[in-house]
Amino acid sequence: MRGAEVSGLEITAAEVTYGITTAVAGVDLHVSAGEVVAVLGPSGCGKSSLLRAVAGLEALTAGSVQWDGAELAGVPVHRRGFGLMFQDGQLFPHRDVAGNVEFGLRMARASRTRRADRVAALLDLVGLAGFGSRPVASLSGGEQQRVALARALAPRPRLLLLDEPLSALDRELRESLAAELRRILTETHTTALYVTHDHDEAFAVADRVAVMRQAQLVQVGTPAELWRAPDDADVARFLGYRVVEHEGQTVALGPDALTLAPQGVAGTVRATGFSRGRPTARVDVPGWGEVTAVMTGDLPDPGAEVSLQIDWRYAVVLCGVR
Ligand SMILES: Nc1ncnc2c1ncn2[C@@H]1O[C@H](COP(=O)(O)OP(=O)(O)OP(=O)(O)O)[C@@H](O)[C@H]1O
Repeated sequence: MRGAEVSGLEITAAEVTYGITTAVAGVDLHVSAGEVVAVLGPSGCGKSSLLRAVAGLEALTAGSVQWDGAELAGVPVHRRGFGLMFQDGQLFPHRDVAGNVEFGLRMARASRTRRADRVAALLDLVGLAGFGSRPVASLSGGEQQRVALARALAPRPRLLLLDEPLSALDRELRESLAAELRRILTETHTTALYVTHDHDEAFAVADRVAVMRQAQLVQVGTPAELWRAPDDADVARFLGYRVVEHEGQTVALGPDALTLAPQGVAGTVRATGFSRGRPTARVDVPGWGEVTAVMTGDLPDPGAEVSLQIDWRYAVVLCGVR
């Protein structure tokens, strides 16, 4: 589908430059109505610049951004009908929680009761029922981001743009809030573009993930597709694989791919410990460096010579290796 029939967001050959820096180059991406797409990439790869260009905060130097087939060049930020949410929720400190959420409502002419009902429904949606009269300064970081989300959703934006919305929170909170964000976006049928450098977060939130590297999108797919077949070693590493050479092939090892076995790749145990609740051993394998193996039986002693086996359910042979 191309041109006027395309619904949702269509980014075509987008380019953003700052002086001699090319932050975004030749990016094509479609986000269908109701879909959540994450742009995942390391710091400095250009993902914020892409998001800001979609928002209208940054001008494209080439290419186009369209919504439902209509070109957005020249349409100012506040006329695009898009919502924005950033790492720091940028709440108004002098307003209480309800006042912050109400600010997002585009129903100035609605009765006070109707507005209050909508604010209450939004607070309920983000798990903050009853928090309306709390000063925002009294909230935890996670609660503040929930308020920011409620405020961003209040005007029912046709597209929600989220730039690292959970990055300021600790890992545990990030994981639970990421899952909740997905629930909220799905429940409200919100179309969203979500920028993050954290692959777990991208996989938890998005229907599809667009991996970005050095200003370009290098692979786009569902979390399962990306995990099953990363295009190259760089993408694999970025998704959390360990990439090694094994029997003439380049192999991406997932976190659960190595186990101790009577036969296999030889290595020396350096240390043992626990990772995500499972016993593990750090094993030094010549040519690979230190890798982590998941243990089932007794923990070996440091210095022990062991063999490792690859569980191919959790490992991938890479083809287009760079
Ligand atoms: N206003 C600006 N002026 C000049 N260069 C900029 C500007 N904003 C971003 N850049 C540069 O553009 C490139 C992409 O930056 P961008 O912030 O889009 O990346 P990012 O992937 O979002 O990184 P981060 O996660 O660290 O914010 C970087 O090299 C950055 O230094």
